[in-house]
Amino acid sequence: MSLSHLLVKVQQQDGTQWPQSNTPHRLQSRSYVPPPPASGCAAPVGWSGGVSVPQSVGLLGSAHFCSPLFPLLLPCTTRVASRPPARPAFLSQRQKDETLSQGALHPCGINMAKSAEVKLAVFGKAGVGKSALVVRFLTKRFIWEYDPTLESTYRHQANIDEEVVNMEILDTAGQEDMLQREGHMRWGDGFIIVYDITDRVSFEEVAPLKGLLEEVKKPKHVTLVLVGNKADLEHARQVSTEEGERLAAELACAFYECSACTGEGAVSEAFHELCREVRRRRMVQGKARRRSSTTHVKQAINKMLTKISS
Ligand SMILES: Nc1nc2c(ncn2[C@@H]2O[C@H](COP(=O)(O)OP(=O)(O)OP(=O)(O)O)[C@@H](O)[C@H]2O)c(=O)[nH]1
Repeated sequence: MSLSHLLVKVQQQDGTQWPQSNTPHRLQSRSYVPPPPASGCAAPVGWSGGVSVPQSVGLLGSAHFCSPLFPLLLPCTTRVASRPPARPAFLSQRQKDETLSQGALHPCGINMAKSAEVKLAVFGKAGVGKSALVVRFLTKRFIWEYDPTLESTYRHQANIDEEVVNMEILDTAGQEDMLQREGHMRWGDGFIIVYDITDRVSFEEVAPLKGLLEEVKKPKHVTLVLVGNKADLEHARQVSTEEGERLAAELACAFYECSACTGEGAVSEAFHELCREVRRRRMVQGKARRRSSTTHVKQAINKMLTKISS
């Protein structure tokens, strides 16, 4: 999904539309020709239009109230501008004070003091369905039509393996320039690379993206999940499941084939697994750091003892 000046259509589960009263400005949208929808992805009967997100209203501060996705993203998800605020939105002053003094309290009532922060960035060729996947994960709904993404960031809180995880999810633009891309790669803790199973070129772009990630994150290990999207378009498939699995094995990452459209193939699991992997890696790195500082202390003590005894 794109930023504020994009035309967005959301297929709500109940088939209703967002009220037009939410759409003070109708905006010009660049043309985008979506792939032919599979039968499972047909628009609901009576579906006739979408809502526009007004560009004139910025997305910083309280502007997320204007997003058509805003009601969908409550209570645990907030949409923010290109850089997320330091604290989650929707806090009252009292809550803000408590957050500052105790490091606790999320609008969902979950204690944030014991929660982990994970920054996830989604990459892939333009049109592979990055935004659709993010929105499917956050809202369990599917976006039908929109323009190419500029860049969107979402905050989302989830309970993964009985631990609270605060995610910041960056939906990157398929057409971003190299400078932006490298910046986003530096920003992220974990990455989802998406390709479209009906578009071989998008699959061929995965390995170079991983290569760039490794260059940018050097010497850190790149925490990654590979997703083959649009699994509902079996009739137009250009990349087999086996090829996806082989590539994931080469890249040493988890692999999911799924459809943002129908929801098949564990979209949420891909995001959750990435969070788990980020946390595992942090634990390993933390232990390694502790081990190396213990080794330093031991070496210093040994040196002192040698000096004293000589
Ligand atoms: N049939 C089908 N269509 C999909 C699926 N996911 C996305 N699409 C469609 O593919 C088109 C592109 O989806 P986006 O989510 O905008 O792709 P993107 O990767 O974010 O594109 P950029 O913002 O240009 O980088 C849209 O028309 C979507 O409706 C899917 O799982 N199945």
